[in-house]
Amino acid sequence: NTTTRPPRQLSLNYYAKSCPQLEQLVGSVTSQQFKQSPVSAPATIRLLFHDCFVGGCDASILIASKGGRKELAEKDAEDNRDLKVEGFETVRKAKELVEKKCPGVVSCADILVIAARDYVHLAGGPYYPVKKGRWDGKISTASRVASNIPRANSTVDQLIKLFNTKGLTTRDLVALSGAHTIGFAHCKNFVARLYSYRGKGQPDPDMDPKLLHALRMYCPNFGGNSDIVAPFDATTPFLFDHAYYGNLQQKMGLLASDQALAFDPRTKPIVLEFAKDNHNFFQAFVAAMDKLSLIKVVRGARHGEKRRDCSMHT
Ligand code: HEM
Ligand SMILES: [Ca+2]
Ligand SMILES: [Ca+2]
Repeated sequence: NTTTRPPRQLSLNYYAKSCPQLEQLVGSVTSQQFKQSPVSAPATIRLLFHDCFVGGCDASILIASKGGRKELAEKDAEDNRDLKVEGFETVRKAKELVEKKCPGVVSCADILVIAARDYVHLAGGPYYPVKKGRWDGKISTASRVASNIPRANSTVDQLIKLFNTKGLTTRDLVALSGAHTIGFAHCKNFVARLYSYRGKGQPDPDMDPKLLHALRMYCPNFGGNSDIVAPFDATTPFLFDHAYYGNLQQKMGLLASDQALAFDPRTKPIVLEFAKDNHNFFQAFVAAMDKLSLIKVVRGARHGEKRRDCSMHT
């Protein structure tokens, strides 16, 4: 539980002496990747979320499973299977470049935080400074994942509780869920809403009929292609804006966990506020991302490592 402990100190100028060009180096990779494959943006933002929620922001998500080992690494846990390769590739390429200029000093965890920030901005969202000085974690096990990552059918109550255990408020929860203003989800994550919500043989009444109709064409009830995805934000799927919240008010949320935010009395007023005011959303998102990227950070060689290859412990 991180709520009882203040975040250990990081700083904006941590690499001022050891790697002053760090953010330009990462920036050259993210802008290039964003041009080549814009899906790198949602992929990397989600990757940061899944890293920070499991054991803190320590790049534990990047470790590859080892052949011959019984226990799989985090990235191979069921809840991480759909993390897109573009996120991992972004960090790998950025790290490769950074190692050429400043060998052995920059953590993979810091690179992931910087890259996610770059992509928020490249996709049209706010730009914000990020604190640095994280070390990479020494533990990555699949068994730690399930209890720390929210589900598409989590209730608002469960979401609030989980986010609270990470030191994040209800406002942070609603703001961070706004990351679903870009990116895509596989049918399996919402198909129950289309055909038999809560096993009752009827679609979810909290879904707009037009959206329901469109999504049913993508996602058949049985035997569909499991690779099919639908955009979270049907209006501006590639733009980082507050349209997500307006959609929720019109029953156009994709996951049950998204849509529920528009109905629960604790989250509804915040959804309303962000739907009305893009500026407030951006401000709250930046504040929440700052908190997210400080969850349980590791510092020092006793508890952490600096990996050269982000997918392997040193
Ligand atoms: C609040 C609870 C949350 C739930 C239940 C949730 C669940 C999901 C699910 C099921 C997917 C679809 C994965 C797939 O089918 O490929 C997804 C995608 C995504 N999530 Fe979340 N998420 C939550 C919060 C967050 C947060 C806090 C962030 C980041 C700050 C985030 C960022 C993303 C992004 C950007 C995608 C799109 C990924 C892509 O297109 O590659 N999510 N999420
Ligand atoms: Ca982690
Ligand atoms: Ca959008």
